[in-house]
Amino acid sequence: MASPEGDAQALLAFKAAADPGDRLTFSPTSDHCRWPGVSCSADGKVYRLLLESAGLTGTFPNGTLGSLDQLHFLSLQDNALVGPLPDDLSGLRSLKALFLDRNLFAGSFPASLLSLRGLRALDLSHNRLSGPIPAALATLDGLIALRLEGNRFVGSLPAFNQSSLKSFNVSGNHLSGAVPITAVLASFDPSAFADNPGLCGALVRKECVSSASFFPRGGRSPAASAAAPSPIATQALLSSSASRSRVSHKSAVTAIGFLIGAVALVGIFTASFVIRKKRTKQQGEILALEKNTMNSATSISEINVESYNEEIDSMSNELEAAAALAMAISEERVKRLSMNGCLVFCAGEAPIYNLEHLMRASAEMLGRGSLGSTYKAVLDSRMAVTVKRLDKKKLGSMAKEGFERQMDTVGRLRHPNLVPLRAYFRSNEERLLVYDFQANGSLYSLIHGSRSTRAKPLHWTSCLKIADDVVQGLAYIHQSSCLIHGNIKSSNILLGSDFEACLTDSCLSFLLEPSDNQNDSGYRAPEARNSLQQLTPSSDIYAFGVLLLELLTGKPPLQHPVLIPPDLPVWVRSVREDAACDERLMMIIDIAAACIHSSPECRPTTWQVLKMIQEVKETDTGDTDNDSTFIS
Ligand SMILES: Nc1ncnc2c1ncn2[C@@H]1O[C@H](COP(=O)(O)OP(=O)(O)OP(=O)(O)O)[C@@H](O)[C@H]1O
Repeated sequence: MASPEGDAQALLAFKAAADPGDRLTFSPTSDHCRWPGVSCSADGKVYRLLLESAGLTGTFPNGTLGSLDQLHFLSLQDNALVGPLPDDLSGLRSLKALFLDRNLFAGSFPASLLSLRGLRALDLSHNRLSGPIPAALATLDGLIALRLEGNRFVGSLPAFNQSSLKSFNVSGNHLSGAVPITAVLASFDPSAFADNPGLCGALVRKECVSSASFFPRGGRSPAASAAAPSPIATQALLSSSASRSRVSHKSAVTAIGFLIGAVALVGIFTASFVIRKKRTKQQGEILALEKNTMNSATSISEINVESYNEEIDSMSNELEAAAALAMAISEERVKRLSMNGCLVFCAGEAPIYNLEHLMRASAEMLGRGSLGSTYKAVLDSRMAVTVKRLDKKKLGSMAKEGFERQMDTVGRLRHPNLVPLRAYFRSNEERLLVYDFQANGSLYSLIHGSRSTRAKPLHWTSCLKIADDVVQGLAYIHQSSCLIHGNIKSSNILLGSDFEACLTDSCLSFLLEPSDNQNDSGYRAPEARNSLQQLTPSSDIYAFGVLLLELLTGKPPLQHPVLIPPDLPVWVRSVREDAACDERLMMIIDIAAACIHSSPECRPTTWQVLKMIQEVKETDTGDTDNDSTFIS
């Protein structure tokens, strides 16, 4: 075992290679345990090394940190380190969490990592790593988080099936072939595999095309078998799913629901819809049913999140710290932050937690957006909140100057169809926004689903209910506060506890540089595509019109054809595949057409849209059975 002096030498060797800019103040004459980012155990051995966003621009070669045998946590996240990763990491035998993401590392996956059987969290995302993802990675039992997205990995995806795995992403690589069908991989959203043009199979909703066919014409090709789970694969999936110790009976039932396939699901959905409909016509229930039945994979992952939280509870402090590290904010930084800023609760609400509680919460990344990363954080009190960590590099000058003033205004917004901003934090190095966590997920996942089961658009009455909710929230923003939402899209509409649609990320566009034109999602009004200064209530209405079409067709905006208004109903009805022409459906299409007018002056105002939607709701076609004929 290396001595404490050996650890100091290792740190100095690392600094010599990684820090040509001399940013790290590691002085050989002082105690290495007091060097910035270094934490030691009582015997002077390095226990934790957190050098995130430290301006490191050199390399991470062999003969540096690999000898730190008591190192539990290593984070070099968000630097500009180049070159290959060292291949002597097997010496890090105590390592639990390794975060090397957002650097410029190249070369292949370091094989020496595969011997670290205690590893719980590995994040190599957003580098330039290439070559295959080693199959042995799938044998690292106990791995909780594996993030490899945004690299150049090639070849096939190993059959990950560790029941411990709760956070997983290989998107944005060059992987190819069928995604193996395992219970664990099936529990992740397809976005975890996205942007790998060569990947195919049921889990990514893309049929595998095989050049060589071993089956006669008309029979099922091996590739087709990969795309649709075979009875054997299904059986295996079910039994392995059932064996996942912490997954409840409820989740097994949900998993079975997922596996019986789209056709059966539609049948079940139709039957249960009709039964339910006899009981009540409550739109919230219809939505709940749509979500629970059609979007079963989301339910699985939600249940996994619950079991993850239970697991986290029962784990050692080390693992809780690893989860906190997933929020990429180190303890040292928490201390620094607490000294430099405080958490401000909005709308005069009493503080019920503080920054330290928030930073120590077990965290799970929900996604990365235009302003930064968003996390679900579960506090010690079991309360779940959503924390948006703003990325300094993406913020414009207003984010620096008018931040508090603007956030106070936004934080005062309270409406049943808005996700409330509960608190915000600002210091020189961090800006955080805290919202209520919405456990029923986003409209994006409701519409586009997590599985091939979401093959058809939502029932149009659900579309109407959602549109009504969204426009009510929007009217409140536009009227009472003279603000604009600025980023209406399906991932920014979340489903509340009664499946009411709630707008989130309201009024945050001021945080971006006015010239930011990165948003090419299809929701941005033509006049605002090159300058955020052109965002107005009318550009919100444009985005709302695009959203209406997304709701009605189930197609993401970038797949909407450019059509003149008379052709819109033809397209919508062709996509919906419902031959019947309900007057109210046509009225909704008309509203969408008016909202997406290229000229802002010709679009209806928010109040007009609100009124039109009410009119649709009040229109009585006299066709009482109509709803069930439109079930999708
Ligand atoms: N309060 C919340 N509760 C539950 N999920 C949320 C909450 N806020 C955001 N999400 C989800 O987290 C994910 C990431 O959100 P984020 O806002 O960072 O990115 P985005 O919505 O994709 O893009 P943008 O930054 O442009 O809004 C999205 O899928 C979003 O639906």
